[in-house]
Amino acid sequence: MALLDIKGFTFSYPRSSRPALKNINLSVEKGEFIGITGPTGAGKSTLACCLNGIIPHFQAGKIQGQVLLHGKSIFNYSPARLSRQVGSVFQDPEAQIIFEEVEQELAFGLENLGFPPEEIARRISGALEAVGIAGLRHRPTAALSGGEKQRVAIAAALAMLPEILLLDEPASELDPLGTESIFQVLNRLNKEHGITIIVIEQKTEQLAAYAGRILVLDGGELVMDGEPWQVFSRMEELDSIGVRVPEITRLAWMLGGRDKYSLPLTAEQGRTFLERVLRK
Ligand SMILES: Nc1ncnc2c1ncn2[C@@H]1O[C@H](COP(=O)(O)OP(=O)(O)OP(=O)(O)O)[C@@H](O)[C@H]1O
Repeated sequence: MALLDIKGFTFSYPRSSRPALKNINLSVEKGEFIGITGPTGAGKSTLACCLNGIIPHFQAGKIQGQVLLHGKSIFNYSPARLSRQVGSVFQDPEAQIIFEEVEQELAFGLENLGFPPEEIARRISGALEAVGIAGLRHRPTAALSGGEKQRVAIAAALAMLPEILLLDEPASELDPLGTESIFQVLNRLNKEHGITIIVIEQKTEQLAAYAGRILVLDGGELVMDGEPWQVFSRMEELDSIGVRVPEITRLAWMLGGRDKYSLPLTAEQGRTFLERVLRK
């Protein structure tokens, strides 16, 4: 059984004449690293809200089809139960952090769920270490950089030991170095801790480098679903819907790179590709 199964799912916001998501069919296996991209208004955040229970628990609308987690409708999970299975991280780290100290920020959700103090302390240590910020445990949150705040937000979600980490443009407020470091954290959580990652991102360089599978939404429909090289080799379609193709991939395509083995997705792969082309 798939970890997540979305079957014929259509969602319309109240008073909206057209659905924000149309007939989405999608299976997610445990341990996948999935990137979701698409132009503005494509339905990416709406899909995220369907996976973490914001829809329908906090946002009403017209729903058809099903979202199943371990074969059970996500709408039958309580918000508290769901928050333990699907950890969410949003765009703006400022809006997610409410406490004065990093440790308090991580403790809050765990205290609410009634965990004993030793378990809370253990989980906080584990989560901070996993995202590489053990040294920030007693820092005031106001003194952190944007990238550090976003790592705190990821650690807070992680402290609940979720199976799925769902991130909605976690790097949109970050500079290139901050963006790269967040994706390295996600990569480690996926590879070393087996956490299923679903990340919405417009910065396709990072998706190309780290995701194992990319979904493209357009106008509420799932229009592409494949490995990064498969998706990014559909360059003309991506251009027409307004999804950026990584520059190195575009250049290599123009020079004849066409398949899984020849189409580079990262700068390093690009260097190898160009060396080979120049040698010829
Ligand atoms: N609360 C809401 N009420 C009514 N319509 C909404 C609401 N939120 C989003 N929409 C509409 O649903 C559609 C999908 O929006 P959504 O925010 O999911 O897209 P997105 O792909 O995440 O866009 P962006 O990249 O700009 O965040 C859009 O047409 C949007 O205007």
